[in-house]
Amino acid sequence: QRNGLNAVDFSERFGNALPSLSRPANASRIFYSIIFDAGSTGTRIHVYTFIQKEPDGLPVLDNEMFHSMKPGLSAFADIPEIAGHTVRQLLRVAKKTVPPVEWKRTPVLFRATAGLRLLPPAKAHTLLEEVQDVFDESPFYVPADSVSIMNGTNEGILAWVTVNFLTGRLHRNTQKTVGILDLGGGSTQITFLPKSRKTVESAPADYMVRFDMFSSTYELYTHSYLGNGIKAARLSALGALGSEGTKHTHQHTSCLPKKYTGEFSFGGFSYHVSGVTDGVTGFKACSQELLKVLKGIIKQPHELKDSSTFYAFSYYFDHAAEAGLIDESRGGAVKIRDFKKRAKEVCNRPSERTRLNPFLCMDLTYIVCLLKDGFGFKESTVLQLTKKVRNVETSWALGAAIYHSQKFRIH
Ligand SMILES: Nc1ccn([C@@H]2O[C@H](COP(=O)(O)OP(=O)(O)O)[C@@H](O)[C@H]2O)c(=O)n1
Repeated sequence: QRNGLNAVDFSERFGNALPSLSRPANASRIFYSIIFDAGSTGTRIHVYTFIQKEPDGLPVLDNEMFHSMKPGLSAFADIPEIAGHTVRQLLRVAKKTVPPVEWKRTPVLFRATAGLRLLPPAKAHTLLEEVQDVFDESPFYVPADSVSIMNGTNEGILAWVTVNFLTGRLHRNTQKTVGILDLGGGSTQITFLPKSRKTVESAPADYMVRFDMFSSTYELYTHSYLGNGIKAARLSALGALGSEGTKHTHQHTSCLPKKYTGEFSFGGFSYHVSGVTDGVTGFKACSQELLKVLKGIIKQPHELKDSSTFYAFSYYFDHAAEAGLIDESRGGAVKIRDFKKRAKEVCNRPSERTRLNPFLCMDLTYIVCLLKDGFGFKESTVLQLTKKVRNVETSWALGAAIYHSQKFRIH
């Protein structure tokens, strides 16, 4: 630890340097990186092709191949062979993308997030062992600690690296970076570079992380809230957390239309839910239910000024697109006020409620509560909603590939 700042535990540090192939001096070098993102709602593979122009400089990302499968691996907690099968199928994408001559020097890395963090450790461990077996049989380079559960701090930092890399902000030696907001099924992350001393001083010690990368030092504010992803929050609000496997539990919520009865699944379990038949429904009642889930949990960073730019992705993006706030293919800028206005329309207008996904009222309301009452953003804050930047997925996975390739130094 230095200056009271926490060290990042990049325990997923890779093994030794890759075996190098002989090549002419000064030639640009192409290399590949395979990253598995085992999220709570799906498993994804990213195969990146990089060009290293200068030995110590930032690599240039040439291409990304991406493929995903649902549900997430935690749904296979009791049938781990299926988890192995999922990973084996996704590895086919890597074999098609990386030329065979490069296979044995191309690292393959698997990181699980909230889905496995929320499982009993023994079950998570069995799933990881299954994945390790598949990797060991594969023709790729399997570094030490290739398969693990990533901690939330690294998840937040690496997503920040991805977005700032893709928007060209790491290429210049500048401290002008953008913050990120990631909303998964099980957890949610916030990461940004504080501008005000007060933010740093008032942040809980383990929310401040300092690291060097490409000759710049960054002191980031980052935190991952486990259990505050949008699906986990649904369960908390419904009082269903901990009722996994109890077949006959049936929850009611003012966030669903009165006459609605249905179910949704998360982490391999199905939950039966209905609207309240003889109570109040709508935005106000729904937000009161959801605020209980956030109360006393989410910390408000001292500065979340209007001027600061945040990129928001994952479920922020998906639900904004579903609500018609942004174009699905292009994304766009949305004010928190717009999310709120749309949440009210979706929750309170009977015509909208019948036309749209019955859960959209609950999901949009959760987003508004999380951003405003949770993190303390102003309604006038503009979020850049992005699924891809220059045709590359905004996900922590690219940050992990860059981290690996450069092995930037972490204090
Ligand atoms: N490459 C990716 C990865 C996740 N996502 C989105 O991220 C959300 C779920 O994140 P997740 O399953 O990784 O959840 P956590 O494990 O982070 O809680 C979904 O909306 C996915 O569509 C995406 O859009 N692109």
